[in-house]
Amino acid sequence: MTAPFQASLLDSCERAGPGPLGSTVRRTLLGHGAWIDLRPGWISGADDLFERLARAVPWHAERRHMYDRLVDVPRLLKFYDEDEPLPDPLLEQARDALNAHYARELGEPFRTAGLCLYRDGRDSVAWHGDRIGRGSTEDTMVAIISVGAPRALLLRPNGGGPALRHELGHGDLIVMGGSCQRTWEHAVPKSARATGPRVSVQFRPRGVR
Ligand SMILES: O=C(O)CCC(=O)C(=O)O
Ligand SMILES: [Fe+2]
Repeated sequence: MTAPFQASLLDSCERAGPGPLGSTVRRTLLGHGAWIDLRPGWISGADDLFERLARAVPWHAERRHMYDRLVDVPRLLKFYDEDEPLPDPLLEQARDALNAHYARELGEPFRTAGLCLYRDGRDSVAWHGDRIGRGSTEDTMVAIISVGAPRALLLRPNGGGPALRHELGHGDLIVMGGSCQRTWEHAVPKSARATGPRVSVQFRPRGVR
């Protein structure tokens, strides 16, 4: 029996949706005022959620200017602004649960959801901080749910240094907080190994990208 099949069997015994947060969340201080919270396996029914999102979200490819060329963004995208309904009720539940847990510390709600589909190991996101909006000047939070096959999310201090690596998939939650978007960078590197598809859902406050 393969590991993903076992995971979905286990999943189907529990009610689909976000589990508790509270004391199940593990915080790591990164230095420079940045921190991450990790909550492995937060979403029950994550494999089913992956299938629904992969099928139902109107994914699109983007091209961006790089120096003097237009290049393909190596992943598919869909951004849900604050007034757009999310593509699955489970994502609404997850956002509500994140808001209940983080609102006091964050001082405002998570409002938008950016979705990325990494089709295989060739899809990736380069080193960056989410620095549009308050991410460049103020502390904020970006909460990411990962479903589907795990991919490595790397974090390193701005400008380089040893990277921290977390393999995220199958319903894991990571929250980047404090100064993380302006004093650290994150990336999902390409993988040479055979890798199944992964969807990430990034919840952000208004104006942060
Ligand atoms: O896929 C991820 O977990 C990270 C995506 C990301 O960093 C972004 O879209 O800003
Ligand atoms: Fe990002």
